[in-house]
Amino acid sequence: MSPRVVVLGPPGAGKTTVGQLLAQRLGVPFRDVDDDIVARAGKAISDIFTTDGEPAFRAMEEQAVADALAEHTGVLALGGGAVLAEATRRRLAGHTVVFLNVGMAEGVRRTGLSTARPLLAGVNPRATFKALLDARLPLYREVALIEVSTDDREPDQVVDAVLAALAGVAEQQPAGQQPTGQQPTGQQPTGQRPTS
Ligand SMILES: Nc1ncnc2c1ncn2[C@@H]1O[C@H](COP(=O)(O)OP(=O)(O)O)[C@@H](O)[C@H]1O
Ligand SMILES: O=C(O)C1=C[C@@H](OP(=O)(O)O)[C@@H](O)[C@H](O)C1
Ligand SMILES: [Mg+2]
Repeated sequence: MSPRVVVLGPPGAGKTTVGQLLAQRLGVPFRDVDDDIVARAGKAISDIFTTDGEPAFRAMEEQAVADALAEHTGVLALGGGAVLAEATRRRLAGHTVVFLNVGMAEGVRRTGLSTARPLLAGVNPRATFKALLDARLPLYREVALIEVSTDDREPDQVVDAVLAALAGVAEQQPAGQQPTGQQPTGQQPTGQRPTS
């Protein structure tokens, strides 16, 4: 079994928000790996970072992503840093991966009021966000089938853009390799595809 769609991208891109809406529109369950980690650890992500450290969080995250990829058949949202693990990027090959992108200004605006993201809690969130984008954009693009910009779209409009982009990819693929089906798609990464 395989998730229908895996959603990834930087913090504030709307993975959790849009992932839920996308699941509703597709009529499938939604799962967020961050929630799995919190449930397993029995504490908030910010507490995991503080008491156990980022490497321990990343190890939990890699295992939680592997389990969710094996178990979940609906829409699966990953945390923004999940792609840092090479093993996770390998596991994502063949899945229908949607990269929700957000620029620095809008990403900082969307995450600014929350204390839930320990990586962005420092003195200069703009610089931190910029460094995070520089390091991760190539990784998101390496594993994604489609890339959708969220900066100037409401969550519902992002869902529309995702569904349109997936339909466009499906048209280009032979029957049996549909990107919103349950089978791996064998797709090319977004680096070779137009963005929406
Ligand atoms: N397209 C959007 N336009 C405006 N606000 C958004 C959009 N997507 C998400 N948000 C808001 O940004 C914040 C972070 O969204 P969230 O779904 O938690 O992002 P992620 O899971 O990617 O970190 C939330 O307050 C959410 O309501
Ligand atoms: O970007 C990151 O490294 C992180 C993003 C968070 O998830 P969201 O991307 O859903 O905010 C969460 O997994 C953790 O705080 C680490
Ligand atoms: Mg999230």
